[in-house]
Amino acid sequence: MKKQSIVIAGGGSTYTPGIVMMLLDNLDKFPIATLKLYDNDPERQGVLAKALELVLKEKAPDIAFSYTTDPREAFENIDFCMAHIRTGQYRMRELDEKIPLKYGVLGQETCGPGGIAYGMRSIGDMIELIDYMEKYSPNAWMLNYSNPAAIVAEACRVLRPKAKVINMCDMPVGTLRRMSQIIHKEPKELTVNYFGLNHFGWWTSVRDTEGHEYLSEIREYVAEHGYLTQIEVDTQHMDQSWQETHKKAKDLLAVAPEFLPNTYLKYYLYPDYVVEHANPEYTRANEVMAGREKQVFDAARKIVATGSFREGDFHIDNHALFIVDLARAIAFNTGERMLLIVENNGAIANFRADAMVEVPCIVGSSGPEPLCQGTIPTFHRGMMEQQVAVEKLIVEAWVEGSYQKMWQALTLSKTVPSAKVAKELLDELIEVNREFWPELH
Ligand SMILES: NC(=O)c1ccc[n+]([C@@H]2O[C@H](COP(=O)([O-])OP(=O)(O)OC[C@H]3O[C@@H](n4cnc5c(N)ncnc54)[C@H](O)[C@@H]3O)[C@@H](O)[C@H]2O)c1
Ligand SMILES: O=P(O)(O)OC[C@H]1O[C@H](O[C@H]2[C@H](O)[C@@H](O)[C@@H](O)O[C@@H]2CO)[C@H](O)[C@@H](O)[C@@H]1O
Ligand SMILES: [Mn+2]
Repeated sequence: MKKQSIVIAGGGSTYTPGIVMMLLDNLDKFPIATLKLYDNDPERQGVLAKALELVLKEKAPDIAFSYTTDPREAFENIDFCMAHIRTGQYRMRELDEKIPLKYGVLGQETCGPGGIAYGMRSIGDMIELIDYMEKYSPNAWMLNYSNPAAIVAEACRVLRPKAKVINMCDMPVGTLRRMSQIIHKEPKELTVNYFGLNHFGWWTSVRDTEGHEYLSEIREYVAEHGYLTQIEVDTQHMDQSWQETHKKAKDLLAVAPEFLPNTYLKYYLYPDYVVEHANPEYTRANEVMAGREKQVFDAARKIVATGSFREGDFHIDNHALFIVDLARAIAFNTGERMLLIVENNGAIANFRADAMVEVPCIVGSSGPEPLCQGTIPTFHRGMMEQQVAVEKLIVEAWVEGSYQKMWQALTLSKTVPSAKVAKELLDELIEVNREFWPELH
């Protein structure tokens, strides 16, 4: 097996240690020659990198490990870029979440006006990363988690259509893990059908290795409990706000009971409920800064201060497993079936061909091959038509510097009540995002 060379872009991400630990756990299936971290914030990355340097010295001294803010050093001689950057960091996420609430609109990382603002920030930085990769390692693949993945994926389709970039989301594998708990199976024993946009989709089938269909059984459970399970399935997402989101899935199912909903649909189907239950002074960004960010960075500082590492200092989960499985599928042509964000081109038969959709794909060394999901019902299609138009308008607005299209995108979002509110929101979002957005005219 050829040893792989990897750069993690967004080296200072709270998810970097988990991915590195997962890579170390999989060296027999995915051997590594070089591992680099790349970030544009040297202090933030440095804290995690110094700790990971110690971990690697102890657990895998043969891997050449380095960290840098220099694009050439980072992107030269790599097979994969695993990207998870956050343009504007948590400071801007907090504004994305709090500004809409001032107008009675929900504030969320990837949905509604917050997601739209974040999308406008992410596009330029993501295109820059792709260009570095194509310049310094033209044969490499980028596996991208950076959000908002739906808007980033559409920007890649429009601006870099030939680039070897795969946009991905861990939500479906996270929820599948919960489903597997409900029916007492292992996630890897289950095969699903699914259609939608990123953070906006439905499972139409969940089968085991013998072909037994569990959709009805899971639906019965979700109708009562949502995806809330008794077992701790994901230590990073046991916060109260996530528990409520998993529980709320029962109300999503009530609206369209034939398929199992992605939990993010709560922002589109129950925006009033989300606003009523929000605390405008303390949003998810605050919860993450006080929770995951603090835990990960405290653990890193402790490792560096004591010079020693204990198993469990950094934890690994299905988020890390999913990206490592994807890299293995490409490097070693495993043909694994995975949900990825790809251009529709008929995979959802009665939906526009040029939409970036999330569907099951078979992944091998030439990338993902989408599996046809057939036709979808009017309700789901109507919702998706509206949301995909929002995502397309944002990318058009970014490319053209169009104020009008941004206003249209916000107006069209199911989370925003009127063109008037959309305009007020847009004007404030422009003010706080001047450093990151293209100028709109
Ligand atoms: N697709 C998914 O399902 C999924 C799942 C989890 C996280 N994410 C995304 O992963 C990203 C990281 O999340 P986090 O909570 O760990 O954020 P974080 O702020 O801890 O980490 C992001 C890092 O990216 C760096 N960065 C910002 N702009 C950069 C640039 N242009 N070049 C290089 N580095 C840059 C920041 O300095 C920071 O260190 C976010 O975009 C988040 O939404 C996606
Ligand atoms: O609010 P955050 O920063 O804690 O998380 C936001 C991300 O949430 C999703 O990913 C979750 C997933 O839903 C859960 O099941 C588990 O696997 O952890 C994931 C995060 O690691 C979502 O898919 C991401 O796009 C969000 O960024
Ligand atoms: Mn996601």
